[in-house]
Amino acid sequence: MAYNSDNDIAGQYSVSFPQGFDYGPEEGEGDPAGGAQDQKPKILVMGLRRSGKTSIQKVVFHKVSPNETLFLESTNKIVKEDVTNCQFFVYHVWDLPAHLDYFDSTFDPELIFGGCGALIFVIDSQDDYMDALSKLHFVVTRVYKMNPKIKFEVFIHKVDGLSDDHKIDAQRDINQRATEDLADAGLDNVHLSFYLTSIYDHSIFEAFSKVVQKLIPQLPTLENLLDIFISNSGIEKAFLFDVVSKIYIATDSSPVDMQSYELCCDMIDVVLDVSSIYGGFDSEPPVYEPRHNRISPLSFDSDSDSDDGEIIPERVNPADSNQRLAVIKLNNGTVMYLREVTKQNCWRLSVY
Ligand SMILES: Nc1nc2c(ncn2[C@@H]2O[C@H](COP(=O)(O)OP(=O)(O)OP(=O)(O)O)[C@@H](O)[C@H]2O)c(=O)[nH]1
Repeated sequence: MAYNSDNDIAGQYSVSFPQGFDYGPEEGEGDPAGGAQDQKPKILVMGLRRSGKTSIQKVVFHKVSPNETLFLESTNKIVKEDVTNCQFFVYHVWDLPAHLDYFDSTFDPELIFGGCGALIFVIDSQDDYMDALSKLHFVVTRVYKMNPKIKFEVFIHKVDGLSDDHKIDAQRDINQRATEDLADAGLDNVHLSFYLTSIYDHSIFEAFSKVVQKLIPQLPTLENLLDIFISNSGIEKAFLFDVVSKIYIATDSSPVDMQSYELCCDMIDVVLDVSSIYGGFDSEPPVYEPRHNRISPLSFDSDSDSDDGEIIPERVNPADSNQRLAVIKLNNGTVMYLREVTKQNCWRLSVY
């Protein structure tokens, strides 16, 4: 699907951030506490220069292809994203450039870190990560004092350049050093979560999904509902997706295997692409082909060459144009069923 950033659902704008300056148009107007009063969860993305912070957001929220990030310019200002794709969960993502000292007196760290739900720290695994570990320690020790409830998420990033053994070694080493440094500072109780990520595969979407899920208070209820759904329908696995970002908001309680998740992401891409050609998903009002006009057969390339199948976008009930769905049948017998559950791009994807 062509994705025009001008029409982007995730609004984006830059903010310069010294204390007393404008902290952003929609937050803090007439309110000295500013964003601290905003109820929407906030995710901060930090890390050293060139670690990949901006690329992650471009790929996840703006459908930029990984290769297009190769020549991204350095970010000089705090960049805020409002992620409003899915009405189940609306949140902010802030890209914090590495060269600014947010604990300096020109900033108000309480405003930046105080009401924040999660802090993602990006470490370039292809580089010497000792400086990154020192910075991580510096940030965690200070932010934890201000906001002990914040979740610390460490993305060991750019792992596409590492062999499988090297990935495991890097993760173990970074985990051990970071945890020991915190223990030495008397912060054994601070929990860091680690993810191996790359913008060149689905790992970045999977990791972002896990971070987002931790901030959704209704997660246990959603999981429960999906459990009930699969146990009553014979479906193997169900995800609740924000189809714009391919972040899954929830899934049933059975373990997620990466292959199913990747297949679901591929299906979303195919359905959005087909919809943008034949109309439906992006157009207002939605116009899906009724079943007898099904677009079929279309070749669907999944992991295996033998998995050609057909895609059937249709209305669930022609009287209700809001309930859109698509079905893809793979030749190995797997059926994938994508169905919209809210008007705003939240879809349930089931594999059976
Ligand atoms: N191999 C590989 N390269 C990546 C990955 N993610 C980002 N990059 C590359 O890393 C370089 C820096 O990416 P940026 O997103 O600009 O990094 P940044 O942390 O925002 O950099 P600053 O704005 O300077 O702080 C770019 O050339 C990206 O293409 C990844 O997963 N794998």
